[in-house]
Amino acid sequence: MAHLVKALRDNIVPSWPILQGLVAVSALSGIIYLIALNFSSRKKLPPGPTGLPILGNLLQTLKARQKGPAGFGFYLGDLNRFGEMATLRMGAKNWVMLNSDRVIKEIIVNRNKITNERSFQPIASGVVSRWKRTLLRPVPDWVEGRKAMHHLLNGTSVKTYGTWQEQESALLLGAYLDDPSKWYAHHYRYTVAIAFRVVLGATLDRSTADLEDFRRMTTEFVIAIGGSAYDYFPILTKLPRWMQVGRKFWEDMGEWHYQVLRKWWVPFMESVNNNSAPSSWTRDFLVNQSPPYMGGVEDEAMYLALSIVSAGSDNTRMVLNTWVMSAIAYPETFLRTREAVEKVVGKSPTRLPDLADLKDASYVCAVIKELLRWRPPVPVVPPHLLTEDLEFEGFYFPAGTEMVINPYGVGRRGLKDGEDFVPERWMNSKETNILDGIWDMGGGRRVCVGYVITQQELFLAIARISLCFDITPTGPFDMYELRHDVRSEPFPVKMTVRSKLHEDLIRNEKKQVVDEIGTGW
Ligand code: HEM
Repeated sequence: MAHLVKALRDNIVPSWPILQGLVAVSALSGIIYLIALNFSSRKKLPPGPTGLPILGNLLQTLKARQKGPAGFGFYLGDLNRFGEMATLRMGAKNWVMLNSDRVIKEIIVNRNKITNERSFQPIASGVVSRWKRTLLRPVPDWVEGRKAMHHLLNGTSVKTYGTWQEQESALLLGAYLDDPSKWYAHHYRYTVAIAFRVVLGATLDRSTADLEDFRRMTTEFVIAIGGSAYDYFPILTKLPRWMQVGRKFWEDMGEWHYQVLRKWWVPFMESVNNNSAPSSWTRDFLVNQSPPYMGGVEDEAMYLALSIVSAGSDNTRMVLNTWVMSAIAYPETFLRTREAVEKVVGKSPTRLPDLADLKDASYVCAVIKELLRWRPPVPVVPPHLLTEDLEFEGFYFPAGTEMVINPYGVGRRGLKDGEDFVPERWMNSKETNILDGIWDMGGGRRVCVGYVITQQELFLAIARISLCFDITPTGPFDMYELRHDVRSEPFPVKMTVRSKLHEDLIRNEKKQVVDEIGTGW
């Protein structure tokens, strides 16, 4: 098994969980009664694709998931043919895929009291996350952390973070200048540096190897969500341990994640204990508050703080890489983005765009929304579990049904040109509202806490890079092959600074930042 875990770490192998699921599921006939359960409820649920006995649509969905934006995106978008809602029978669970803005508002937002619970996932939430990752926690364990996060990411503090984001984006441009071939790695350092500073108050001082481990941990966690047969048939976890085929794989993963988190957390706690840690939400609120967060259990604070860093860095990094793909696939759109920025800062710029320009350069905001629509970084929002029976528009959803926001479905609904990258479709005076018409960041009480930060950091990176650099492909590429899980360059791109003027501007800005914060990257 160890070599399989290593194989996964070295070169993420998404098919392994499926194989493991097949073995476990085919070994167990005792779950037949679940089929009857599903068939009886299915009659009252919205229609959906035909599935297999026992497994329902599980295999076809997981197979599609392996295929990335081309396969999974198409599969999820195609669910629109069943209407605004489509049912997928995922083993013992029923997923109702929400394919339109309207039904998401009705079910997830307007009925949030009964749709904010999480599905029981003994592997992704339990074994891999020790029941402590906020994203998947059941409501009783989740509420305290959610309240705490509001202190971190409320309106006033987000303004402070804007200054840090401007500083880090100047360092990002500097890294583009110094080592353009590592553009994708710079994206990740940029997004982690921001989340790290927001959460732990310090500038990022981690090695490339540490960053790589952290990124892999996040990627593995994302794969674990909905990646294990046990999460679709939780009853299997009641079997004797020796019968739980493949469980060790997830246990090893959970243990490794814990070790990665400790490696990031221990130096922070040492700095708290020797009074050298700068003021931060984690130091002042999670660790030193009275009464202490979660009774002072250190792992609670560690998982909450570093879950925010993990959630806050990986999705935004993926969006930045997707933007680079859009720049080479749609060069004329890239140039329009640059024009929108130059309208604000001038063609011979004397300054970089900053957050005060967000409204004036609102085309960049439309680009961000289109990126989220075109290639949702979270193709399936973790299911929101219904806690009471619900009758809605002629359908009957029993408690326990899982309501799933389908960003691909919403983003392609009713569009003939849904596969094209067209930011103009968002220029409707609401383009600066990142949540309007976009459901990538979920909704209701579980909505992503980091959406303002997300918009700000994407705005700064996109506006500044498009102003200062040309982006050209250096080989063949496929606009569906984003390869978010690889360590090397995901697709062949050359970044070239546009002129000496742009280079001087960047060097100047970078120097100012380094003088201000005493460090750079
Ligand atoms: C493109 C960027 C991002 C995407 C697509 C994204 C997506 C999501 C989604 C889908 C959820 C679950 C929502 C639901 O269940 O309805 C979520 C939750 C969360 N996000 Fe984000 N996110 C992004 C950026 C960020 C950033 C920048 C941060 C923090 C700095 C962040 C922190 C979190 C946290 C902590 C949660 C869990 C909230 C909770 O447990 O209540 N995310 N995000």
